[in-house]
Amino acid sequence: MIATKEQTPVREPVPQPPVLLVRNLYKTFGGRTVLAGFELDVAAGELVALLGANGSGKSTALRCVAGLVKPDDGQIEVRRPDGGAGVAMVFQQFHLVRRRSALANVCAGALGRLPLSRSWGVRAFPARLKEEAMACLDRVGLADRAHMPAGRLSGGQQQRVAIARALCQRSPVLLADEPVSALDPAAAEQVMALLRSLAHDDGMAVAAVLHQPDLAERHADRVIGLRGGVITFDTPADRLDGGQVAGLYLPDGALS
Ligand SMILES: Nc1ncnc2c1ncn2[C@@H]1O[C@H](COP(=O)(O)OP(=O)(O)OP(=O)(O)O)[C@@H](O)[C@H]1O
Repeated sequence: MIATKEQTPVREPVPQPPVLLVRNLYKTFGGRTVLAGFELDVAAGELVALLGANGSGKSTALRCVAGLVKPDDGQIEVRRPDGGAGVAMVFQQFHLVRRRSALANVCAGALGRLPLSRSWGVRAFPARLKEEAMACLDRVGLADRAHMPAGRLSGGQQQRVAIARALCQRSPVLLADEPVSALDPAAAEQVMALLRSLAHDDGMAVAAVLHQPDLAERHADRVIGLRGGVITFDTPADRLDGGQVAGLYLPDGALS
């Protein structure tokens, strides 16, 4: 039987199981608690933004997830379909090798998969890897800049090369630590739209630390607020409460 319009049930999107699961993360530096019970789930196809004042623990949280900082306690799990490990990360300052071509920088994303002895001049990379790196550059709209030294590209382009390098790691999880803080508003929009598209169109699980609540509200699916290492809210972006956001940035003592 062909269903009429009236009979067709309205379907809510089926919730996806998380690809990244972070539970009860604790971290102290020199006796100072920086993370206290931090939790983060990110599903395939989801962009989660992390907001919080300077020093609230946002970078430490992402760096723990990326394996760059060892947490004192907690669980971090990446559920990859292929059973592999590792997450990809991009940073405010891009961390590209400026005199190397965009293509060589992107190929470097695969270094973890290559024999350690391999030098990373672009000619030393296997042809198949260079093809993959070109596809990653194409995905971020920069295939035509492949052979330019990374340092000659604009800030927005450099961040997109860094994202292409992250894609070349083949991780289902992309972490971005203040990816647009060094960019002008137009470039910031472009990078945020790219991160959202990598989640929505390519099915990646993306988590981004941001200092601009408006960008979080417009681009993210979910927004998490962090204050003094503690999560104060975790809400769908379309239900973000201005008062809650403002509370993240009030000085200590102003809340009591
Ligand atoms: N390696 C470290 N050693 C000692 N203290 C650290 C270290 N890394 C971070 N901290 C401290 O932990 C606190 C949280 O830092 P973190 O960088 O995670 O905050 P953040 O929310 O990302 O801030 P910002 O917005 O300024 O980047 C800060 O007080 C910082 O000085």
